[in-house]
Amino acid sequence: MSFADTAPAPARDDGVIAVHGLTKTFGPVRAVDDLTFEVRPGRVTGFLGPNGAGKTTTLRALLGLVRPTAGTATIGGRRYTEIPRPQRVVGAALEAASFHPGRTARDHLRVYAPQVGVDDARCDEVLGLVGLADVAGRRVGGYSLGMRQRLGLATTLLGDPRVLVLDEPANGLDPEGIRWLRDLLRFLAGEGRTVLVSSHVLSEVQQTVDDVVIIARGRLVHASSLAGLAALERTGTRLRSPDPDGLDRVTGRWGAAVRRLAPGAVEVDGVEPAEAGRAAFDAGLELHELASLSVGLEEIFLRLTAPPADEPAGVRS
Ligand SMILES: Nc1ncnc2c1ncn2[C@@H]1O[C@H](COP(=O)(O)OP(=O)(O)OP(=O)(O)O)[C@@H](O)[C@H]1O
Repeated sequence: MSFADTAPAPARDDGVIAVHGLTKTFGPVRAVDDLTFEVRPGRVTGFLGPNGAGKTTTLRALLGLVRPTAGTATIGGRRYTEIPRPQRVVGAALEAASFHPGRTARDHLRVYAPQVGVDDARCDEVLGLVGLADVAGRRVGGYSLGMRQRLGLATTLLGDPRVLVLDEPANGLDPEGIRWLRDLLRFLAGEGRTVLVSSHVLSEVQQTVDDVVIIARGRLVHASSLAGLAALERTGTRLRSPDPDGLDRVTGRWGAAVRRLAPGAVEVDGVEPAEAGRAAFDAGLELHELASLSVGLEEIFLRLTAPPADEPAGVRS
């Protein structure tokens, strides 16, 4: 037997989140079903799925808050509960944090600081990082939702963690707040941190994420770079004409991109309806149908996560 066979698995400190065969049932409900994926450092990863897909349950399992029925969820090769001083490794915000309304933002952080093992100077540092330095002395009770989200993030950043796990952080933010969040998350990933952000709306995180992990009904339906998901996008047009020969002449220019459905009916890949309509118009061709077959990113997301045709939306066991 070689040394490699007998050596214990090295404790990795690479900030990789690894979910392997994760399953969690609540009575008859399979909230997470044999889920496997990895999240890499230095990138922002969107953890996406419709309401009830199992995102929060997965994140709770990752943070040691629920016990998996089967499988593992680890950070740097270790379960959360096995990580010494986990707040120095993982910053997590699972639901909208509640703050004592009478406390200032600075005091809120100073209450947490000893638990995390950082000093007051670090509190001011993270308040600056999230843009709250000027209002750090104001009572949180008077904060807007966006300011509370920033304070929530400041709390997760307190221990300078190399892994960030944020559940729906864009919830309740206005467009300016979303832009701010995007810049901050990209900055943090740029420093080499692992950033996992859940959302049930692709468009909310589309401009933020490098990678996507998409789940539905507790199962993985897609994992790739954002570019990999975008590669599934397509444009196309269906044309129908009472003049099949004329239609063939007009669409012949698009060669192999043309699929003939029937005499006088074709679909053309990679050509927008405007271009196809213009070509028909220029040729004096009568059209009875000019329909878009284009599928955008949001539509792809909806198709990937749609319930099977025989299952009404929202019903699952
Ligand atoms: N503690 C629990 N007891 C019973 N069922 C639960 C529990 N937690 C989650 N579930 C169920 O598990 C499924 C997945 O829920 P989960 O909250 O993980 O989904 P989600 O993707 O985070 O949804 P949302 O975007 O709405 O937060 C749902 O059907 C939910 O009702």
